[in-house]
Order: sequence, then structure tokens, then C-alpha cells
Amino acid sequence: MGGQRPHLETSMTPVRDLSAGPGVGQHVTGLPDEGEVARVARVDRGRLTVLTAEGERRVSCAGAVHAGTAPAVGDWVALRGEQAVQVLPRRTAFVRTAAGRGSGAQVVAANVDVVLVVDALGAEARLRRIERYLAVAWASGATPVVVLTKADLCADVPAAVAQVAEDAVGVDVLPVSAVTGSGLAAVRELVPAGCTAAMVGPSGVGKSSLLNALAGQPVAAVAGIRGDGRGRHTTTARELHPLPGGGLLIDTPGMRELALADGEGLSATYADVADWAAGCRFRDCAHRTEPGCAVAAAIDRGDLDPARFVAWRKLQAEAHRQELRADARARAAESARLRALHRQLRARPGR
Ligand SMILES: Nc1nc2c(ncn2[C@@H]2O[C@H](COP(=O)(O)OP(=O)(O)OP(=O)(O)O)[C@@H](O)[C@H]2O)c(=O)[nH]1
Ligand SMILES: [Zn+2]
Repeated sequence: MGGQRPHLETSMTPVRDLSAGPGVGQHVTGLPDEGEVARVARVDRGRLTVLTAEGERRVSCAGAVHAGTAPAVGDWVALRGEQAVQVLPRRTAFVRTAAGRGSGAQVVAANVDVVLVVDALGAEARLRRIERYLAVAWASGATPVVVLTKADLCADVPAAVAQVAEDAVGVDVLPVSAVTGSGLAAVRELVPAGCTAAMVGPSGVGKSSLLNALAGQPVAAVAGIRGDGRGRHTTTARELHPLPGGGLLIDTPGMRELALADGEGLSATYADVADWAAGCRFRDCAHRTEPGCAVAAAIDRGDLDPARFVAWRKLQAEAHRQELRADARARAAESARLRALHRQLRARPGR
């Protein structure tokens, strides 16, 4: 979704970067409205909780913001006084297409660099489920990493990691335990200063525990010890959490529900790409250098985001690999049958 970063006045001293993007406190030029920028940490009913160099603030949205792009967690907004007057261009965006009814696409998190696809090692790895989250992550423009929690409950961590790694082509897979702290350092390294990460994954796999462990303090309520039943975040209203290393971690209910809402699977996520591909001249078009390739044409015209195409192709390749694996088993069975037949023929006297 490669939006342009706003041009920054380089003579200004950066105050503190609230992880990659315009430095907080810097002035942003090249925008209709000049002003201080801040990072959206929460959105409720049109009011924003934003992080600035001075700390957390609550601001309202100016009319122009109401009319234009609705701010999401992770957005950079230009402030004027106590109002957000503009949403700055996004680098990446997690989009939830509202099922049915025409409320359209909703951005649930913006400017995420790394997506932690969280699943637990305690139970059988859910490969299809992880794939679905990976598809959504790739589509956002961010880079996914699989984080397998509850390593302390797993008897053979390397084997479980290898199984997921074999399936999640080109994606790092990291085991971690919020209980023993093993693997936490490697996850922290994924979210250094200047980086914004977000978590996706089903309920109960340990996302809140992971966030607390990474933050080094309890910022999110963990199942079983959240007492008042008044919702997930009991100690803070933020959905964007600064980590000790300088990075930021987004944990918002919208992200948590993302892939579950998208149960129809990959074809629905990438229906547009499949539509373009159906228009190629050759039925077996690989969408590389073939003449009459409708996908390449759509990319050239700017109708199809190349990152989205790459994501789609990765998933296609993965589906193809699964088929080949099934095929290989079928071929092995077939050649065993033929070998047996040949042995019988050779053994037959008087050929
Ligand atoms: N043994 C072990 N248990 C863990 C670990 N991480 C989380 N848990 C437990 O797993 C349960 C769920 O943890 P949460 O952190 O609330 O999971 P969540 O993904 O945030 O769940 P939701 O808030 O429902 O989305 C809790 O009982 C945790 O104590 C871990 O690394 N090891
Ligand atoms: Zn093509």
C-alpha cells in the first residue's frame, strides 16, 4: 500500500520517534495543514488517544478528518491544538472488508511493519489457520512472522517449529514462552526502535501474555486473572504499546478478529487478483513475461498493488506445493505398483 511518507523539515531536531514515521514534534511540510504529528493509540467514537513526545493526549477530529480517511490505530495524524486535522498517508494498512452489508472496507490498523502471527505450541499446530492469518498479513503490506507461544508446554519444540516452518514458506517461525521467558529476546529483536508490530491470532493463544512479557510490565489483562470482566484492557486504554527497545506493538480487538471474520479463506481475500488472472491470454499464464498478461497490465496501470500480487503468488505457490506433495505420494504408490508388475513379468518364465 506504499503511501509516501510526508516530507520532513530536516532542520528540526527529532524529539523521539514513535516508531518509524514522522518524528514526533517535527513539523510536517507539504501538507495542506502544517502542524505537530502524533501517533494514534486508540480510536473511540471519533475521539483519539494519541502518543506524542510529551505523552498521551486525547484529541478530537476536525471536520475534514471526519469527512476523509477515518483514523485507525497506528495512523500518524497532524494536530492543531486539541484537534487532529489530517491523517497522513499510510505505509501499510490492515483492511477488514465488512461482511455483507455495504459499510465497505474498514482499516483496523495502519503503518504496521511486522505482523506477529501468534499461535500456541501447547496444542496441535493449526496450519490452515496460520495460513489464513499470513494471507491477511501479506495483503496489508507488512511482513509476517509466526510466533509460537507456550513453548514450555511442548515436548518437542524444534519438531513443532519445523512443521510450521515447512508450511509457512519464506516466513520466520519463532518459539517463545511467556512463562520461562525463552525466545523473548528474538521476538524483541523483530521490533526494534523505528518498527511497529501488531499481533494477530485466535483467543487464548497467549497474545496478552506475550505483550506483557515484551513490554516488561502488565499492560494487557491475561485470561484467568482479569477480574472485573469489563473487557480486555483493564490497565490501559491504549492499543498501541511502546516497548522498552523503542519499537511499538499494536494489540487491538479489530486485529484479533481479523482473520476469523475472513473465514471464506484465501480466494475471498484475493478475489480481485484471481479476477485479473482470469483475463490473461494464456490459461497457464505465470504472470511474468507472457504476452497478453492481464495481471501485469493491471499492475502497470496501477490497478493492482504489486505487493498484493506477490502475496497472492506466494499463496498460490503454497497451494501448489500441497498438491505436489499429495501427487508425490500418489506417484510413489504408482511406481511401487509398476515395479512389482515388472518383477512379476521378469520372473515369468518363457517370456
Ligand atoms: N504455559 C504457558 N501458558 C501461557 C503462556 N502464555 C499464555 N499462557 C496462558 O494462556 C492463557 C491465555 O493467555 P492470554 O495471554 O490471555 O491469551 P490471549 O491470546 O491474549 O487470549 P484472548 O485475550 O482471549 O484473545 C492464560 O491462561 C495464560 O496464562 C506461555 O507461554 N506458557
Ligand atoms: Zn498473466
